[in-house]
Amino acid sequence: MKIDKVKLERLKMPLLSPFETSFGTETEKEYILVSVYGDGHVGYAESVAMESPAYNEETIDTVWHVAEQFIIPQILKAELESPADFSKLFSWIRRNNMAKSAIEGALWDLYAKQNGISLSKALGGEKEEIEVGVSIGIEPTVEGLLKKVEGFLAEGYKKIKVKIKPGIDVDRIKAIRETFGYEVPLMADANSAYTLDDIDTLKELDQYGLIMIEQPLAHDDIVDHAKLQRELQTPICLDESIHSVEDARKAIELGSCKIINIKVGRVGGLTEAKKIHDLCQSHGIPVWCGGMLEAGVGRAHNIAIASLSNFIIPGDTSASKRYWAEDIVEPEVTLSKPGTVAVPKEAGIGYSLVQGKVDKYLIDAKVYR
Ligand SMILES: O=C(O)CCC(=O)C1=CC=C[C@@H](O)[C@@H]1C(=O)O
Ligand SMILES: [Mg+2]
Repeated sequence: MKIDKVKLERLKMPLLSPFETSFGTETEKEYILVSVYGDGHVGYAESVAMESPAYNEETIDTVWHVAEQFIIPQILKAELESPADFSKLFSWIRRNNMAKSAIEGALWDLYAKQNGISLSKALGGEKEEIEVGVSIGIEPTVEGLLKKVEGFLAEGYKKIKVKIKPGIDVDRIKAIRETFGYEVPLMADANSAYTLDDIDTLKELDQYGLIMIEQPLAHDDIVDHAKLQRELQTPICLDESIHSVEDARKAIELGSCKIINIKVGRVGGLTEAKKIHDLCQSHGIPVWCGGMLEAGVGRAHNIAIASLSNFIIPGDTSASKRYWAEDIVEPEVTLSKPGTVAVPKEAGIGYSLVQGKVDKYLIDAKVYR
């Protein structure tokens, strides 16, 4: 694969409604759209880093910097056999996984387009459709939360994920169970808001039959999570703590979790995501695809990776209209039937960019040759 040109574009899109987690509130989303050009095709990817280093240590600016200074110059000189070689080429760069993933993802889309196959197929995906869930932020009121849950259940979403933090946890879960019953596939995501001192609260959640609790303890911990998992019936799912297949191996060996949330950006790209998927599969650990409030291109990548067979649990791969009044891709990501998204069969990501919409939200751009 010979790359002729790389383009970075910074976009800012308003979210339909604010999204609050234990670490902050988002009202709009800024992200970098990457385009790589080669052999008459263009591959696209979206960086999922946020404006501030609150979810992880990266930001939009660090992604731009690392891509511009270190990754793009080397990519323009390299001859890659396949995007699977990318991680070896850039193993000298420590971490900066979201920066690596943004470029690597665009190379995967380009590779799939050059070979006339879907990104799903290029990655070894088997499913023609994926079941999807939805993530709900910390709503200002219980009534507001219940209203949102009701709406998403009506759309058929197959998993409801609710953000929690100390003081806004058991009451919310209890209210959902009392209103909608125990049949609803329900989980909580704490984004590292608790410590082992909160074990009584976390144990209280056991009675509500959650399918999992996501990242209850520190973002860089796997030891205390193992202690906690021994005390809880509810499976622990790790998100922030897993950056690589090696992290996943250690967490599985320690018993720190029973489920892993794979976010392509967090783990440095699709190749590493697939390795984690395969490792988990061989250990009987189900995985699901997390989200980072992606717009269409990032969503398309998530759909492709979620088509692999061990993505057993519905991911946060909801439809475009979950977050956006309008998306920058055509067609928008929609539910093909309730709670289900069809995996595109067209070459590459299977969604096209709508140039007018990219231009509408564009705040910066640069081309590298
Ligand atoms: O729908 C999505 O894209 C998932 C949203 C979501 O839950 C998250 C997005 C970004 C950072 C976190 O708050 C979080 C998560 O931890 O999974
Ligand atoms: Mg999470």
